Amino acid sequence: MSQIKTKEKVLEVENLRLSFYTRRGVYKALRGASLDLYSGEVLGLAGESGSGKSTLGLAIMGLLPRNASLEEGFVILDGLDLLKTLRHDSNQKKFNIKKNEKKIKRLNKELEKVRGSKISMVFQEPLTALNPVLPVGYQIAEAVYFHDPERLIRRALSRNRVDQEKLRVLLTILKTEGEEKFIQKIEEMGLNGLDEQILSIWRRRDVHEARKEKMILALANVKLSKLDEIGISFYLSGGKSVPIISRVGKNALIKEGYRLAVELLTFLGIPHPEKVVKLYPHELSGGMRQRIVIAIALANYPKVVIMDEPTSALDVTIQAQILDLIKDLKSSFNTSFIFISHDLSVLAEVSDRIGIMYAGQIVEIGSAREIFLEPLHPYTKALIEAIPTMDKTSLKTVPGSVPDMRYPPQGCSFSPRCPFVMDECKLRQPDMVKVSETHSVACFLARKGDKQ
Ligand SMILES: Nc1ncnc2c1ncn2[C@@H]1O[C@H](COP(=O)(O)OP(=O)(O)OP(=O)(O)O)[C@@H](O)[C@H]1O
Repeated sequence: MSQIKTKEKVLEVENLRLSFYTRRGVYKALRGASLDLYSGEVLGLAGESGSGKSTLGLAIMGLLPRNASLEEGFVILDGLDLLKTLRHDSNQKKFNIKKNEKKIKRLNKELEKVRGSKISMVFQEPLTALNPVLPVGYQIAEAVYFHDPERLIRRALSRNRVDQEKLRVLLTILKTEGEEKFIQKIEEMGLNGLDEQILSIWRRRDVHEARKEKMILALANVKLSKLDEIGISFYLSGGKSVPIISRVGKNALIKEGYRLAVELLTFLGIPHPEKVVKLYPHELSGGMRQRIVIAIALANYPKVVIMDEPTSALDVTIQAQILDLIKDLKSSFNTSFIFISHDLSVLAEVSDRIGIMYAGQIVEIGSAREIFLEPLHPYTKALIEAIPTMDKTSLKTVPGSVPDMRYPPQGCSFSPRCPFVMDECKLRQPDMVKVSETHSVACFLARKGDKQ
């Protein structure tokens, strides 16, 4: 929570309007969805099935099918206008699937280097996200090789250059002066790339300090083979275009990527990571696979990770472990998460803030505390009442059903189901009203500064 206070905005989603064109009609899946995401926070997104949560996540990533048309709005990630290519050209009146397909292809090309490095996504079913014919360690290594081969080179060369004496100096600084001074010293010594390797051991909670020191000192013994050294030096001297040389270079870097994968899996609490990296997806359990997908998503330290129902396919104990892991991750990596779930009780576990989606819009957003203890939108209240608890004798549901998104209701989209509906609600849509510094709601019953 402390990170929210610094309020560095990493992602801005403004008024996204997106429709799917189908033979059966035009589904207006996003109807002006907006949100901000701050560094190091988890923003939960809740809402019934069909409210547009996944579409919003996918639209932020620019992962859209050819029948999806972005009509308005933008997504700014770390200063980059991600969907610029897709924005409607005002001369084009009718949706044209061929032209749209071309735009989406162009967008995919543009975002190739952004996805997986600055922003990544974790889906419900990890098997579909993993390649069945490659060991999982290779898949993590390749994610880093694709986006940041220089990082792998730095790691490998720094270990080649360091000896035990230098490692002892670094260890002393780490122990007596802390991580910041340690990183400064690494830079002074020209050993960049060694910092993450040492810190990944130093931050482990499962081993005793004396053993950690031994492991750190042992880094000096892990040198590159002559062949790998040649491969990397050719790679550095621009031999990438010569196939045989680039192959030797890539092999050396993928080997380094495997070391990084072991570090990541250790951090993610996977036992025997050295063995696991060599396994294929089908050899792992669902919970393990999901951790591998999370490792791939985090491997390049992205600014934002979107998780779409990441625990829904897992049983409750594994689900609890993954939720604990996410809580740990946001403080260890300075990453922000959007966590999508239809299950508010899951969101209560991990979220700093929660946004409630209904019919393609965010209708209420606030701190987790505000959403659960002081909900204002009748829809939010109904969702909270519908959470099953031990003392409830019968299961409550939100009365009525989500609107057909081809014909969303006029005025407030929740008005046909709302117990407090007024004439005004049927005529126009309520604007988002800020009721406190962190809490906003789109309902005519709420007035600006209500809670201040
Ligand atoms: N490729 C598509 N083509 C046509 N309509 C689509 C497509 N994808 C989503 N939709 C429609 O967009 C609306 C929002 O769907 P979306 O999957 O984003 O909702 P959701 O809140 O994530 O639901 P769930 O929890 O079931 O995944 C729905 O009306 C859905 O039918």
